[in-house]
Amino acid sequence: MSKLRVAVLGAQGRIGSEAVRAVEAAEDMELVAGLGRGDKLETLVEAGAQVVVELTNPGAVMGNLDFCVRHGIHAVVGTTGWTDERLAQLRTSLAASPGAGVLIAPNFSIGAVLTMQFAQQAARFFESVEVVELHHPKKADAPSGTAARTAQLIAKAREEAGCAPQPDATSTALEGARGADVDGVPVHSVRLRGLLAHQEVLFGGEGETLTIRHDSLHHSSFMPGILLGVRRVVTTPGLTVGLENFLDLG
Ligand SMILES: NC(=O)C1=CN([C@@H]2O[C@H](COP(=O)(O)OP(=O)(O)OC[C@H]3O[C@@H](n4cnc5c(N)ncnc54)[C@H](OP(=O)(O)O)[C@@H]3O)[C@@H](O)[C@H]2O)C=CC1
Ligand SMILES: O=C(O)C1=N[C@H](C(=O)O)C[C@H](O)C1
Repeated sequence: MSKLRVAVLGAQGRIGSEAVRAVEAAEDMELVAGLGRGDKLETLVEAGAQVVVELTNPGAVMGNLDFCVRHGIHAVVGTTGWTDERLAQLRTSLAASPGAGVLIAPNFSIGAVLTMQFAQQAARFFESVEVVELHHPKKADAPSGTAARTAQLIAKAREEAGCAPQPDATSTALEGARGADVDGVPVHSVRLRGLLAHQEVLFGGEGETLTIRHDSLHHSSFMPGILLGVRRVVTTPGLTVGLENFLDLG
């Protein structure tokens, strides 16, 4: 069987360099290009890349994906910074290139994906919920893509269940003290030397609390998800948001 021809964008970055090693070690894949800032995207076409793993930054990702989709190259995207407007723009370019598939995964680690699933399940049973994400201090964006997605999923589940707004008597606060408001869910961001990527979802009800915590201790936690995404995106045209769609969770 022929190997999947894979390229990595952001190949010298923290997660990109780990992804390069993971693709090189995968028996069913061949790394055909590893590009960094300033490298020409045409290299992807010249190298015959079938799938691009996009791990750059929010300022670069849209241009990179536009190029890939226009050239019929599938993409597995870990880069953060997604908004409804950006997703709509991507759907428009995919509509003009119907064979291409794009997976956007706010988090590639199985534990983080399950955290989001469990949080969605728990959401309707508790009056209060807040998200705390904790990351290394070199992270550019806040809140993390994972925390934003978690809060959105919780908010949707609460809305579908007809939950009342959360109780909160705060009448005066320093700016930022109550976190960022993501669809009505407070999200707090910590940046601390020594950490990698961590998240707690705190639920509160009458006389009880539930905390769901996930810790990524090494970038290797993201690699099985990236490789799964590469294998599945080639047969999944259009836009898929969330690795859970490829995990057969039932
Ligand atoms: N979904 C997930 O599971 C995960 C997602 N991420 C996300 O991945 C992204 C990258 O994170 P991280 O590796 O920590 O960041 P880094 O800054 O370490 O890596 C990003 C790399 O991309 C390069 N780059 C910048 N612009 C371009 C471009 N136009 N084309 C090609 N390469 C470019 C950067 O080069 P230079 O240094 O010169 O700017 C850098 O080497 C972030 O958005 C992060 O949130 C991270 C971990 C897991
Ligand atoms: O920048 C990171 O490191 C990470 N980014 C992603 C995010 O913003 O959610 C995924 C993970 O948290 C690591």
